[in-house]
Amino acid sequence: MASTGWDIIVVGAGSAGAALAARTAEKGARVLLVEAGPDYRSAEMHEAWRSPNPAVALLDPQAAEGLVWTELATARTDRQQPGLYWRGRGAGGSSAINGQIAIRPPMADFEEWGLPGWAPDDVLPYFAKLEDDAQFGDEPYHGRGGPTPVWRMPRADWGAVDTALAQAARAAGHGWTEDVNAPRGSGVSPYPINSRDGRRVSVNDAYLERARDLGTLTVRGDALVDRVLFDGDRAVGVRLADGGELRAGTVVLSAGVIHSPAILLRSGIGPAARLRELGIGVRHQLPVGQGMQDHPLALVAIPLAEHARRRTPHDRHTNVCVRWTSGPDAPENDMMFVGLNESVLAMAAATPGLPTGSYGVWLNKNDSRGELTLASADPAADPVVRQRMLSDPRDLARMRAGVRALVELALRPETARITEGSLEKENPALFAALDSDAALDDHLLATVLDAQHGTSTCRMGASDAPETVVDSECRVLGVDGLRVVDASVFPSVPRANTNLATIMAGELMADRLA
Ligand SMILES: Cc1cc2nc3c(=O)[nH]c(=O)nc-3n(C[C@H](O)[C@H](O)[C@H](O)COP(=O)(O)OP(=O)(O)OC[C@H]3O[C@@H](n4cnc5c(N)ncnc54)[C@H](O)[C@@H]3O)c2cc1C
Repeated sequence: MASTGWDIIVVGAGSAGAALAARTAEKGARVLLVEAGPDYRSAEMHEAWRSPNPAVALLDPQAAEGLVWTELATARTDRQQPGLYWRGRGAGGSSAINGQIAIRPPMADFEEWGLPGWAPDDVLPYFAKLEDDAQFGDEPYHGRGGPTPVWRMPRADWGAVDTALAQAARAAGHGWTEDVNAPRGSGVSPYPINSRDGRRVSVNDAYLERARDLGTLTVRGDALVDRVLFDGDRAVGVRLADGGELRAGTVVLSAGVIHSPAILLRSGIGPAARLRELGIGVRHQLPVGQGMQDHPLALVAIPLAEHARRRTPHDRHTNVCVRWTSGPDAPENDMMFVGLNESVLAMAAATPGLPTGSYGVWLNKNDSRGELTLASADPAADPVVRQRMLSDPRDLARMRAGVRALVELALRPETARITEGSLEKENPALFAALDSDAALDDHLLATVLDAQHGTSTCRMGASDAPETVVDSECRVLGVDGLRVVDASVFPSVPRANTNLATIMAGELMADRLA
């Protein structure tokens, strides 16, 4: 049965979709937010998700039930078998299950995108609008009173790994930056956190909760969108997996890096040959699903001395990062070191409770790109994802140098103070490969992880560029009334964890839509 009466249908209640839906509803548009996972009020969130340590809930099957896409797998490199790729489901999307790290990309990312309406002067007001920054809110490029609280852990409360990483990196010559979210923030910094009183604030809490009483916003959970409905070349609504149809003047896909492209593909928008193989009629040929990026991540495990171990399961997993540049010819801030008081960043491989922390290094800037295709036209089947990380030799070379620099930090006296036992014994395969480029490449290709920062499967760009799926207004090329607004439109992965940039995109596009 067809339902009508909305101006905008937003598909996906995650970081971008919740911000976009709430803000457009505030401006008076009648908005229907359709979410595959459960809808729930802030007060109903399982308490485990409020923990400062995301592993507490992610590894608790009861808390995670329904809120994670459990069948979704990606192959990180062509050498690896597919493994679970974490994505959030339900009100709040991935913001409800993520690590609560609230870091902005440096403005160089937006300069490099070179897109009209996305220059630093365009995006900065929205980064400011989305936040309530406890420390730096009065700076002109920051904000106070916005929906997302941002703060930094006082140094006295850092974990032992945080302190050791900061000291080791400082001793190795990296500068100190109190505010990594300043427009050109670089160096050793406290990792900003989005929580209030130590409790997670997702976009469900920050945006949807207060917009639910407006009368203009309807949230419909447990509604899996199959495809977009068209009248000629104009999008007029969506069809649900159960056959229901919902109609509106504008359709916005905010289903995230994996599922926005999947919906486009099922709607006949994508690489024509592959669509035909699946029996899907081709509406418009576009490079949907091509170009995926994430941050390839390598870890060095650190066996922790008794005094350096976490005190409670809720200890924050990370409080420090080091954004740095790998060399004079490298792109600025192309690298990131992170410290983990407990080895949980690679959530899929997390082993909570072990007396082990880690240092990690990831490539903030990548040349490698992956691809996503449909396994079938069935909306319940997750796509096939090959991330192809480190497939570009330039990435492999920088990762090799990065992991060697990471091991040097781990061998410094500042780290030795928190270490008990042999680093080499804790990381035998890595140490065996360290001295040979070929062996290290093999090791990295076999073991590299992602940082759960997927982007760029529906790339935004110039209308005549071959890689473009949406223009700088987030409109899908070749059709009317259909936009994509989420992390999938980023032309490349930003030089930071991706949540704040994605919320920013929702805020910015709300002003352009309503
Ligand atoms: C485990 C984890 C840890 C992370 N940690 C951090 C961190 O600490 N800091 C940081 O900055 N970033 C982090 N990230 C990344 C960040 O959270 C994401 O980049 C961001 O939330 C993506 O927002 P989005 O709007 O693109 O998609 P999402 O927030 O994933 O939202 C997409 C929504 O669409 C829904 N959906 C999908 N398909 C359909 C369909 N067919 N029909 C209806 N609805 C659908 C999904 O259920 C989901 O709710 C993490 C991510 C994960 C998964």
